[in-house]
Amino acid sequence: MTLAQTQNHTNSSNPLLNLNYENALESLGNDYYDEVAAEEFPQHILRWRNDSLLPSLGLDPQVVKDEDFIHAFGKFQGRKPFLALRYHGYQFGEYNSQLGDGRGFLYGQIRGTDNELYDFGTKGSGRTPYSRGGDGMLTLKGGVREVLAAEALHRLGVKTSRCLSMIETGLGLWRGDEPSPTRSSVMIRMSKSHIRFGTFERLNYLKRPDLTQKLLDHVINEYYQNLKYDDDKYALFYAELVKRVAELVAQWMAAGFCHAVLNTDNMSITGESFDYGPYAFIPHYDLYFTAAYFDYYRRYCYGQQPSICHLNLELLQEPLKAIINIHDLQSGLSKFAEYYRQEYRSLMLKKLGFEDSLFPQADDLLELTITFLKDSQINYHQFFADMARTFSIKWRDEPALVMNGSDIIPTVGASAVFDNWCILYHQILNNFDLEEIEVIAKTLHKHNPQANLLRPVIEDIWQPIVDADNWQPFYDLVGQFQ
Ligand SMILES: Nc1ncnc2c1ncn2[C@@H]1O[C@H](COP(=O)(O)OP(=O)(O)OP(=O)(O)O)[C@@H](O)[C@H]1O
Ligand SMILES: [Mg+2]
Repeated sequence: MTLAQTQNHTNSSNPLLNLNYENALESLGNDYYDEVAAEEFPQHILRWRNDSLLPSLGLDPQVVKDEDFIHAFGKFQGRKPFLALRYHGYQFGEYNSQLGDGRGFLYGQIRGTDNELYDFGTKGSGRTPYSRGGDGMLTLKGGVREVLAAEALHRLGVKTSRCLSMIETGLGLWRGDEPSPTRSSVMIRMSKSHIRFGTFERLNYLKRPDLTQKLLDHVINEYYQNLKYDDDKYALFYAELVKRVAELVAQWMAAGFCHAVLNTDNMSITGESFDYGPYAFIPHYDLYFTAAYFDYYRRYCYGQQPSICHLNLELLQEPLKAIINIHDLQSGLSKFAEYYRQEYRSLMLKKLGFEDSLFPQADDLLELTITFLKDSQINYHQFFADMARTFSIKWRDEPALVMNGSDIIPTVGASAVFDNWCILYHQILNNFDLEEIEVIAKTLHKHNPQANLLRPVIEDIWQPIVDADNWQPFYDLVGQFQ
């Protein structure tokens, strides 16, 4: 594109700017945010546009040009106000009252074709009153990692925010955990809401039950719409949030995902997963696997995620107590473990091929699978991917044929547990008819993608970007999750 074309590009012809933006959060008043300006970047190279999301906004990907993304989501022309949202949070157990959007803002809110309200939020768009010592920026690798995590988790059935675009912005950033200077990016994240547990914690800290009430009403009206006319809506809201969060953690656990920074400012009030910083997928089943190098005490390790989310829900009771009866809050939280157990069981059985988990040996199979994964330390993702890839009706003939053709089973060696697992799986299959076996094959493929996002896989797509600005491996990998 020439410079003249750039200047001629008018906002009115940009479908991304012509969306019907709503001001739901802005209309709550300026106790909840600060109006901020976006950084002016030296360069704008569109590296990622998530065309799969556009139809859900009522947009045809064919009519949205790359320049439209750049003007709206890189140059930030044609829209305002931009709102840096205020929040606090418990970070690694310590209350922090100095938080808020330090490198992002709420760009706008859009009603999707499903009639739900969605946020467009930025990450890496410059300094705000909450940046503290930070530069307000996002590294290019950080952007690449967040795009990948969101798409992979979405593919794995996790309720997650998605990235709508990522634009390289031409700055050199200094970071302790990347060779520096390192390249920069700005991302647009589409999510159910950027209201966090910490948004409520701040209002409690300020002793403003009136603002808590107003925000809670807004949350229920927009994100718990089925409850808004119920006399008991506040108690029911918390009970529903507990359910959503318990199910979300179960989704992470089944996906083999370790979020790494489960501070209360990274917990969405809608129960959706977001903020993919130092996350990692587990290489093998290990409850102590810890993703963030700075998590010295393994506070947010893989196996701690359910109890940490339970704790975060308990901490949220403090601000909610201003509105909701403590007995209702306690009763809501008491169901967490059961919701978690049910969802985890159901998701793992789906990974094992069974949409319907009512068959008699289901719990034995689940238990034996976990024992095998733990004892063998086999690649967690590859195991399920190989199940899907090698599945055959012949597995009904004899146990020795189960997982025949898998690349990784021979490398872990024969074991009594694996032999027992094959025998059990073979027996179970013999209780299903041909039609049901076809459903099992489909279920295995649906829940177990062939690609995974282990750290070496991410490094393998990052290196060509560093060495030769070659983005093809990145696009190929994201494509496998879409
Ligand atoms: N480079 C930075 N400059 C300024 N503030 C930052 C920077 N990195 C993080 N912060 C702020 O530090 C806090 C904790 O960061 P955290 O990594 O959890 O969130 P984030 O990744 O920046 O954003 P989000 O939670 O919206 O995904 C947030 O308030 C964030 O805005
Ligand atoms: Mg965060």
